[in-house]
Amino acid sequence: MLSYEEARSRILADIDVLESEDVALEVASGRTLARDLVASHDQPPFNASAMDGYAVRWEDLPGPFKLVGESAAGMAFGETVGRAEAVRIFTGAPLPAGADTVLVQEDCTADGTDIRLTGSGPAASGSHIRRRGMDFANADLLISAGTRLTPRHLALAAAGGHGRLAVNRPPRVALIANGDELVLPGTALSPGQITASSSPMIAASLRHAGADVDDFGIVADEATELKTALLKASAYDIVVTMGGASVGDHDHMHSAMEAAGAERDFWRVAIRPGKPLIHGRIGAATLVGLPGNPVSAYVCALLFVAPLIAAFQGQPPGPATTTARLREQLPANGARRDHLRAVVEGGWVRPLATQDSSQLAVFASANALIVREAHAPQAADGDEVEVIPLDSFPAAS
Ligand SMILES: Nc1nc2c(c(=O)[nH]1)N[C@H]1C(S)=C(S)[C@@H](COP(=O)(O)OP(=O)(O)OC[C@H]3O[C@@H](n4cnc5c(N)ncnc54)[C@H](O)[C@@H]3O)O[C@H]1N2
Ligand code: MOO
Repeated sequence: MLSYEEARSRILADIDVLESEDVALEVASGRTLARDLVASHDQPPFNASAMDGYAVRWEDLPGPFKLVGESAAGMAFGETVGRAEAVRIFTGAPLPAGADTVLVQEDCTADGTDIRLTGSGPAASGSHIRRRGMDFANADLLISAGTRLTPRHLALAAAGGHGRLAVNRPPRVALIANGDELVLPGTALSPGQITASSSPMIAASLRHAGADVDDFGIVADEATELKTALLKASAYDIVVTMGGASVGDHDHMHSAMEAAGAERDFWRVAIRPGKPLIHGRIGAATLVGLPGNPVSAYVCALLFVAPLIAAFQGQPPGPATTTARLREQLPANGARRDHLRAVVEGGWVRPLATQDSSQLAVFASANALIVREAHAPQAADGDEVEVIPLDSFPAAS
């Protein structure tokens, strides 16, 4: 059976970053910048007041001053401030010519046009002024290509003069749930039926990871239906199936994949949960067959599909890991890399008592996976272990 590392490197081999597209800032959060972004002007674009108060010449301090006009944000004072003159100024307003210092209004007393400094006054020439270009200068590199954009990057790009950004196209994922026993969430169950609970979880997870997901819904365990769905899905960048990955008599996934012309690269990885994982190609698409058990499907999506989506975007693959200290001892591990549902709190991690890969209540109460490498020796209470925080899906943000 393939090791975790070998499976990952085979899934991530030869993945090219997708072509770029231009999008409006409003929809660019979470996307990956395709090209370096440079500023198209200085920021701030002019010397501006950082406070509400009075613009004066430092050399005229301590005053008194004569009020000669006003500079408000968006409406500058058009003349030059002369000897012992003051201009009423507001936060963000352009500093008038001649002035070099702002007095904070709480430090001043105004009587008509007579302005007097009654408080402690500015510490130095230039006080309370945001210099032109203080944030960044024209032509400065604002954001490097390959950055996964956060809402803060959007503000920076906007301030730098950009309304649209070149980002890498997200991979399109076709998601197929397979099984005769499955019904859509919200449907009353007939005998023998089970809700396709993995669908909303995997679709949301892959969207968080940056993909554009089309949920094909449930496809019955029937050769022609499955083949037709797979052929339609092969026009996507990634095809993700759920269920039928194992060896049951009613698992038609493997034969349907073959009938649809898929080439299987590997089947089964030495991990727990998620052993029956399938990887291959169908048409130009990367094909990943997730196991049916929901926790197994999630763990495989986290370890293999989210990294694949990251690679299509030019992002580091993840998942991000950290360490925590064990609250209890763990036995030596067998030949499969294990991922134990666990709760991390204050730097300590406690594996949950139940590790069955079908149990969603216990899974939802976990916030981390403890990673146990294949053949890891027994771990003692207090030992440091590798942990994948679950809510870090996607890894690279
Ligand atoms: N003889 C063996 N039996 C099994 C093996 C094995 O190696 N030999 N592997 C076990 C492991 S490990 C897993 S994981 C499961 C995975 O099997 P399949 O991928 O074939 O999944 P199914 O049989 O279709 O379903 C398993 C289980 O999960 C439920 N399911 C399926 N799809 C969904 C969905 N979209 N949402 C929620 N639940 C789903 C399904 O009803 C079954 O209960 O096989 C073991 N067996
Ligand atoms: O690997 Mo299965 O995915 O153990 O439940």
